[in-house]
Amino acid sequence: MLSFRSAPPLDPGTLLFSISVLALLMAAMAFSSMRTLPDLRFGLREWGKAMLAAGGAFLLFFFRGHAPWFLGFVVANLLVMLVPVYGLLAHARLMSRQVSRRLLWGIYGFGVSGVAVSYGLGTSTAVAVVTLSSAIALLFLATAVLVLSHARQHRNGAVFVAGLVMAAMAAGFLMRAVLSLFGQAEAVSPGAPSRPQIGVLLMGALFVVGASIGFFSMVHERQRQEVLDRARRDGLTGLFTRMAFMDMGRALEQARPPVHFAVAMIDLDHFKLVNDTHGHAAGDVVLAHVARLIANTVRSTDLVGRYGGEEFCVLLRDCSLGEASVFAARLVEAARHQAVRLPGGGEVAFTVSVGCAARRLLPQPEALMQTLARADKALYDAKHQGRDRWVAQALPSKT
Ligand SMILES: Nc1nc2c(ncn2[C@@H]2O[C@H](COP(=O)(O)OP(=O)(O)OP(=O)(O)O)[C@@H](O)[C@H]2O)c(=O)[nH]1
Repeated sequence: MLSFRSAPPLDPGTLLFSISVLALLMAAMAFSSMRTLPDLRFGLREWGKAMLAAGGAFLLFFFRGHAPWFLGFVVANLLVMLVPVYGLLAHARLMSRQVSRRLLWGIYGFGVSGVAVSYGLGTSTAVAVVTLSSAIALLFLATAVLVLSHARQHRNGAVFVAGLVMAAMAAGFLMRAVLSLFGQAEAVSPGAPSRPQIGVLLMGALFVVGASIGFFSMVHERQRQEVLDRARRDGLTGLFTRMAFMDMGRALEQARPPVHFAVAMIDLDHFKLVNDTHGHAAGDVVLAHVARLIANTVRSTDLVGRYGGEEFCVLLRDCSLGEASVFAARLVEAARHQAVRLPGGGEVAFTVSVGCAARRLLPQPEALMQTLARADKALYDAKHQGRDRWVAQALPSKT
């Protein structure tokens, strides 16, 4: 039979040393992962710093009593307080949230103020434990809220566990601050094998491993999304590639019950002339500008793609031919009144031609390719009628 009462006691020194090694390994993992996709770090650097600080702090706790008190107390606690600061920064960066650095470092300052007072005045460490623990609890709580909301949004089990670990850490440190107010909290030390002390150290180990696994899992998920998204986007304009546009369009085409949409084909007029007069690089600037103009003219639910060199396609959801015509007219008008500023100085005026068509649902829902072909025919008509205009299929030409 297993008996926890007669089991050998856990040794705080070994735990401190092990947590330190684990944290340093997690830091190494974070820093080395940064090198895989350098422009998609998503807070890995900050998480690496948090783990480095945790590793350093636990190592100094391990040497308490065998190294100067300044190292084991002041430096160790300055490092401990960095852990939740960089932890929160890492999660905020990963989730693209803004955190006030001034507020964060203000909380850091409050946390370590008790350490300075205890060390400077040579008083008991209780005041240090109160300020440190309450500041750490606050930061862990903020991180837990961020992580749990992310876990709920993305239904990720590992992240949910990481959020719970953060929340448990916040609760643990809050309890520690309260206990310390009543003079009941012990300082972390390799020579204090009490149950609360062992509990605190096990929680530390859980934090280092559990929160790191959750964090890495979130980073990998975001990197995967970002890489997938980049593969679907055109490098120059940031719009969907033709293939991605068609894939998403086909998904809509197959929706049941059938959905209504309109498509617009947009082509720059006499674009060859822009390239010939101002150079290919200037032509690229104009293309990127037109892409932005189109993206700003549609609704967020519409799809915009780069169909070919200087040709764009738009899928307007739940849109009639009349509404598509309003969109086309607005775009032609906006282009006519805009000039693109070139990086080397000078401006280029441009116009666009647009052809649009609405999906036919009767006698049976039309395939996307057919609607696009009709919009392309309308674009051809717009070009032949003199450009700088729009044509809606089945409606007379408009200028
Ligand atoms: N700068 C730049 N030019 C491109 C790109 N892709 C295609 N083009 C240019 O777009 C021009 C298209 O020329 P054409 O098909 O003759 O069409 P156009 O001059 O716009 O004339 P219309 O469409 O008939 O009004 C060519 O000069 C291509 O080199 C690109 O990515 N960057």
